[in-house]
Amino acid sequence: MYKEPASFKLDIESGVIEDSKRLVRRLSDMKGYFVDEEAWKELVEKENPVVYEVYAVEQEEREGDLNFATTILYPGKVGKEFFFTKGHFHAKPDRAEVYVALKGRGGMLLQTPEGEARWIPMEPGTIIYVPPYWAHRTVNTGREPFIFLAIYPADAGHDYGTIAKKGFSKIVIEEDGEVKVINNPRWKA
Ligand SMILES: O=C(CO)[C@@H](O)[C@H](O)[C@H](O)COP(=O)(O)O
Ligand SMILES: [Fe+2]
Repeated sequence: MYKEPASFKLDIESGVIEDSKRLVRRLSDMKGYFVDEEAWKELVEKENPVVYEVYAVEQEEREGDLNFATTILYPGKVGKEFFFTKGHFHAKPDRAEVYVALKGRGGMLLQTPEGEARWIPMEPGTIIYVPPYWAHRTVNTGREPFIFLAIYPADAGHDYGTIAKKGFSKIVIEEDGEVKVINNPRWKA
């Protein structure tokens, strides 16, 4: 009736959690996500890099229980746009989440269902509270892997559909050697 308490080993340098479930997202898995589709196609054909890896420890989808996962988001760009995670609402949209940045540099785009966006920079030690109802995507704005831990309700689930179709209302680019958060030219409210 009681679950057995458990501990896990996180390698802070690599972001890998031992005995977890590994998921790999390559650039080819992200068709339609980046603004510059020509640059996306070229890079997919050239090297199809791994954009991010996730190491997750997940329970059955039950209210009250918790999952956690590290993400290793690699440095890179498609055109001017920095590499990012797909981004999602939770399938149960009122489920919140906590992110803890461990290594590298980046940030989080958050967005309401109405398309109002926020950008929060992240560096090692940054803790982000993702409130209920906000979609979230992380972006690597640095030159080394950006690694963070996320803790989320076991019954949160993922709803990728809306973001896959519409994206975020803001994008994060490098221009004149600077990180800029600008309006997404393809955004339709
Ligand atoms: O927010 C969560 C879980 O709710 C993170 O563990 C992400 O799942 C991970 O950073 C990959 O990003 P996505 O591909 O899921 O957007
Ligand atoms: Fe999430």
